[in-house]
Amino acid sequence: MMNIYYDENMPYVADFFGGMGQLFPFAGREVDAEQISNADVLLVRSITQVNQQLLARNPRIQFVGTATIGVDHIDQPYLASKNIAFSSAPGCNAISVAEYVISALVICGEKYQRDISELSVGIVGAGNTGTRVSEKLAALGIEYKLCDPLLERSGDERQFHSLEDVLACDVISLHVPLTREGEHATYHLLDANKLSRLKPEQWLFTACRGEVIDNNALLSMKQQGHGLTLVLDVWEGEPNVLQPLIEYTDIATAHIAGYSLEGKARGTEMLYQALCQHLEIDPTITLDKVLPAAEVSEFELTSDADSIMRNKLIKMVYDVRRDDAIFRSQLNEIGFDNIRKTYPVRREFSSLSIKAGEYNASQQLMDLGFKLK
Ligand SMILES: NC(=O)c1ccc[n+]([C@@H]2O[C@H](COP(=O)([O-])OP(=O)(O)OC[C@H]3O[C@@H](n4cnc5c(N)ncnc54)[C@H](O)[C@@H]3O)[C@@H](O)[C@H]2O)c1
Ligand SMILES: O=C(O)[C@H](O)[C@H](O)COP(=O)(O)O
Repeated sequence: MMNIYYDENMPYVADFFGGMGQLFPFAGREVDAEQISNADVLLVRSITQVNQQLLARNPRIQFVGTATIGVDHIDQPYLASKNIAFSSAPGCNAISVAEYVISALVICGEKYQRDISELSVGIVGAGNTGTRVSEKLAALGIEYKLCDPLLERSGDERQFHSLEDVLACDVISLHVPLTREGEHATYHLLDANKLSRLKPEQWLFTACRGEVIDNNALLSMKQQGHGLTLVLDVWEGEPNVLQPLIEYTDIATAHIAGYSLEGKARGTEMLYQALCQHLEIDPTITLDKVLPAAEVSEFELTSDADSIMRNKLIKMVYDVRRDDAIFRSQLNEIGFDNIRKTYPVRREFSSLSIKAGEYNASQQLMDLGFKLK
């Protein structure tokens, strides 16, 4: 029987992996080489550094999986050198990240009384999350520009723009991985110099990795009175946040943009499928058998769905102000990791079916991800 060690914050592990071996949960930030020395399979989240040091005492490990999109916590060359199979969960929580961005856009639009359909959005990084954001922006009729030199070079046929052009949009949304080497390294992509070129009326959103923005440079710019609107889900040096920066943000959250229940559960499901493939067995469990119905799963229109109704529906499923309030009130009480650990259930737009009857539900709602009944 295999020993499967998994991060305690990974949902539905018993449902997916229960039949494949003995299950042992661990705390992602505290786990050490001794604790996992007899693991055959190791399933982690982004807070566990998987490297030679962690695996040093384990002679039998054959599979490492991370239920995340980001892989900057994994020493992949080391795993390859030891012939240890590896899988991440590309795209698992991309819809969740996109819905975070859309909710934040609606909230900032209401706060500053801006018609969001008149804004331009610059998306830096046009992979899974950036693409999902662009699809939802297109549904809202919002103009967007993509910057992704790597995809552009690889022959992706979408229209791409320079970083400079994209950073000049009304709203900037960052969706790059954290990389520290190479021509397109993203560590401090927004450094003091690039930040200083932003205009006070721009909005800057980030839900990728904290280190992509130089947080100290951002803080000193805000302390000097720069008006930039800030939506920060990720922070340099998590779980230690540069606390003075929080008061300058419009929305601040604890790295939960990808934390819809569907997003987290998809991560577990993708690792289950990858392990099945590694073991050459057929997967038998699917997400639809595991996910519960949403608390509110149906909404009946009693008038045509206009933009006011659309915004109400977006906020009904996910209002990012809830997570902002939790962050501001709980950070010093329970800490960054515990906010994430105790994250309340959040569902994706697709969990809500709109019953339109004689009214016009509009294609826009469907394109945003809601279901039409
Ligand atoms: N906050 C959260 O909860 C959350 C959730 C999911 C992902 N993430 C983070 O977001 C990152 C992006 O996720 P994804 O699913 O879109 O990843 P992805 O790999 O699908 O896409 C990232 C894209 O960024 C591009 N890129 C790399 N360097 C670039 C640069 N210098 N300039 C412009 N583009 C560049 C790549 O070519 C790629 O297309 C992940 O690596 C992860 O770190 C955070
Ligand atoms: O990379 C990702 O997929 C996201 O950042 C994800 O939300 C990380 O979540 P964690 O593993 O830290 O719980």
